[in-house]
Amino acid sequence: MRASEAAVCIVGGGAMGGAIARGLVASGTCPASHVTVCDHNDAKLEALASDCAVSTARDAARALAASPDVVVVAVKPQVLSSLLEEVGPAVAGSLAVSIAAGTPLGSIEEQLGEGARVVRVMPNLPVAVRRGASAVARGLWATDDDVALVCELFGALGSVAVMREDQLDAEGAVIGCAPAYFALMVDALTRAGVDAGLPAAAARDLACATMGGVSEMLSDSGEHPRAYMEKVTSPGGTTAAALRVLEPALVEGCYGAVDAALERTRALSRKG
Ligand SMILES: NC(=O)C1=CN([C@@H]2O[C@H](COP(=O)(O)OP(=O)(O)OC[C@H]3O[C@@H](n4cnc5c(N)ncnc54)[C@H](O)[C@@H]3O)[C@@H](O)[C@H]2O)C=CC1
Ligand SMILES: O=C(O)[C@@H]1CCC=N1
Repeated sequence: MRASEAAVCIVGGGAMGGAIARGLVASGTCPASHVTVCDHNDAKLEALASDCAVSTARDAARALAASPDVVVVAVKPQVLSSLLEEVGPAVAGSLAVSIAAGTPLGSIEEQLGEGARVVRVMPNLPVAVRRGASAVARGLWATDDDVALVCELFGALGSVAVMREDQLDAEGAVIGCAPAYFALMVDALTRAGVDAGLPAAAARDLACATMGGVSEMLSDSGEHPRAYMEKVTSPGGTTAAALRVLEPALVEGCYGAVDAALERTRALSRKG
């Protein structure tokens, strides 16, 4: 089945579920009439209906009674199990796509029952503007066609890579969380800029523009980041002085951040 033909139900219309719905419709991958978003929160549903004309429902059980081809489960990991307890039988006939951090395929399959087709995806927030990055891991009973469909859906929202489930957890700790890491960098640079005498709005806008430009140059050229850094770093210049201070703190910070995110992923997984 092609993504354009699939009836997609997204359970949870929050930050990620909403971003996926908006991205799928804006990219023309799914007609709005094929997408339903369920959430208890009326304000989120109203915003989604007005932004991208998807159907909305307060009651997931009712929306799932229509037997959608794909159910994207986009609720917090802490409520996934109770949601599946409630609507599991209705999901079991569809291709279930879980984006929950740390909830293993095995525990979802166990709840849905033998033969349930489940795929785990770890996307990130820029799927909302179709410049996201998603890792995909296949469940025991998911077919090649299921994985191809999920790759088409999330490929319309940015880059996609298929990997093993244990790699997906690492990808989540690095790439799933990275939009927050990068936003923190913009915020930190803005604050340092203000401290150095720049207007806050200008510092923020210029930092954002630069982040976008660096991303485009690195992606287009495939150049190693360190080779790129050399082009900015004159011998005895200002960047060299800055990097001497920033590099050790940032490198240690990144290792520590990813370790902490992985530890939390494991804790969520044990709770599931
Ligand atoms: N926020 C992010 O950047 C990323 C989040 N994720 C995963 O996505 C999932 C959702 O996270 P967020 O969107 O950040 O959370 P969120 O809190 O923004 O959205 C979750 C939504 O689910 C709704 N909900 C809860 N129970 C429900 C039910 N029984 N029926 C219908 N709707 C229900 C809530 O009202 C809420 O709007 C999590 O499992 C998280 O691990 C994965 C990658 C990135
Ligand atoms: O913080 C979280 O739990 C989610 C998972 C990956 C990014 N955000």
